[in-house]
Amino acid sequence: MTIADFIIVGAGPAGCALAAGLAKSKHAPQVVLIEAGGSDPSLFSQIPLGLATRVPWRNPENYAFETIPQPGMNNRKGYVPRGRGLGGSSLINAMIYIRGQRQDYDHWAALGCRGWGWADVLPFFKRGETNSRGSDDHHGGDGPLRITDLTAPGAATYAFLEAAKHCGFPLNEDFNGADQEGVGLYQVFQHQGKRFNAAEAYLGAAPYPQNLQVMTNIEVESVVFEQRTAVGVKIRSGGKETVIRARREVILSAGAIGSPHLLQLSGIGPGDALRSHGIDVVYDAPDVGENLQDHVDYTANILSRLDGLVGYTPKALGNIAKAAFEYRKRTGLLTSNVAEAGGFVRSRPEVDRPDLQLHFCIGLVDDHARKMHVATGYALHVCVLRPESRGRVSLSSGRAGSKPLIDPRFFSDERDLDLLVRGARIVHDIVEAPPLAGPASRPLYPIDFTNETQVKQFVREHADTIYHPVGTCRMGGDERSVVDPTLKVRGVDRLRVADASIMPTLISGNTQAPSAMIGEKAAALILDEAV
Ligand SMILES: Cc1cc2nc3c(=O)[nH]c(=O)nc-3n(C[C@H](O)[C@H](O)[C@H](O)COP(=O)(O)OP(=O)(O)OC[C@H]3O[C@@H](n4cnc5c(N)ncnc54)[C@H](O)[C@@H]3O)c2cc1C
Repeated sequence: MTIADFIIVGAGPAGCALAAGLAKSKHAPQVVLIEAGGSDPSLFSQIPLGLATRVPWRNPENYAFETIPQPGMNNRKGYVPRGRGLGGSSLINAMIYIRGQRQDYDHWAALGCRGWGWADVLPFFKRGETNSRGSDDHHGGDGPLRITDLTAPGAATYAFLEAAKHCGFPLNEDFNGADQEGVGLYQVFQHQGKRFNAAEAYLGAAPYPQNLQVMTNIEVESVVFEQRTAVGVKIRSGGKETVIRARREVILSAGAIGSPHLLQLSGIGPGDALRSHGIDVVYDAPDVGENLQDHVDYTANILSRLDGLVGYTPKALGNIAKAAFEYRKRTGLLTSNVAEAGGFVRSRPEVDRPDLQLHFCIGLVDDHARKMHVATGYALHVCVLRPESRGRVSLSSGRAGSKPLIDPRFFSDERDLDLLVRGARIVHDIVEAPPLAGPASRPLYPIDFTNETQVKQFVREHADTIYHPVGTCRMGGDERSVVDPTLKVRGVDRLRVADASIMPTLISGNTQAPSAMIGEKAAALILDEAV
């Protein structure tokens, strides 16, 4: 039986940041980090453009969950890719580095999350980062996460920026600087033309420090309690059940889907629902799994022959083959993160800050690129930055290893649909503007934008997530919240959650950097108590 001071479950950006923060501290506690997936990223994960092969389908690095049928999306099931392995979703994500807006965090503080306002979290963002542009008031210069500009953005990406400018959107060279608003190229989690996943950033290569044990290909089945005190976790290894014990704490960093699922399987969640699956209730916590929020997204897919686009044509596939030679110098098309540019825009002039985000992708992304076309083209995405709809992650069964039920309840609040329809109109204006528009450019699915009913219907029929679920183990100052502002799970002892699931509300942007920040801050909170 293994015994450690701290057991961390899940090695995504949050879990890796937390494990490193604890293990490398001067107290040097014994830390065990347990990850369901493998230790070595595949070549498709390391080569940035390889994400086009990792995201659309189930593979060892992608759980590829789906949602239950969504009434707001004409009863379609949504797709929920989630990363698996050391690095978590940073193994398969689009590498875009965004922190969100300062108001997002000040809102958390106003909701009762003391210590989580912008002034509190900014130092953690800065110290997490080494930006290739150097350090300044907004950026760090010697943190574990390597942030760079893209090596070789394509011509089509610049055409998008021109078209957006033509529509009146200002250029922004730094979305994580003084102001988020505008359009521009994204900075990415890359180093020397390769994806720089969170495990590389925080843990480095094995061998790890002697006080950090990293266990891979092991799924934690449940947290083990003595009365209401978490004393360890149950795993299955080689068909045998084993308990790993924690002297100090167990911390769940299994992500916005994994953490609430594991809590429920361990007896913490809505009592009646747990009992109906044969689970003994340790603590009746009705909000576990509730409050699921995600960036609901609409995609305009445009067939186009602009330079720099990828697709399934002989010429485009030939370009990828050529790019393999260039990649030996760590440049060219293979270093693309697909979503090379984008921006943060207001749906209407009277809103006080951007409420929509754009992602410009250098290939068609029809149904998460699961529908393939013999053509080249691009995809211009728009998503609702601060959705009003709230969903849930719940149990499909009480069996360890069973899949969770994921119900984002997209468009259950009609305001999200109205906002996304406004976004679709903005996207339509941009693709119709020069130099994107042209004779060789046409929508894959034409719609009549003068017909509001048709636009709404189209959005319902095609919208889905852009992969940022959060909120299912909500942090708050109120008694119903799942964790308190020190990330301790209410109602039990020696158990915390530290990952994207604790966000009370979704931040305005991509969620990897904020998740890593949560892991770093969790380490600081735990170490503060150790002194
Ligand atoms: C396709 C895609 C594209 C994205 N693009 C971007 C982007 O460009 N920029 C950005 O900022 N964000 C992006 N994101 C979101 C970002 O990657 C996530 O928000 C972030 O990784 C969340 O970190 P986390 O630590 O909370 O959880 P995760 O990264 O989800 O990690 C959780 C880990 O826990 C493990 N785990 C779960 N259950 C168990 C268990 N029972 N036992 C052991 N281990 C377990 C999982 O295998 C996984 O490795 C994207 C996500 C996806 C899926």
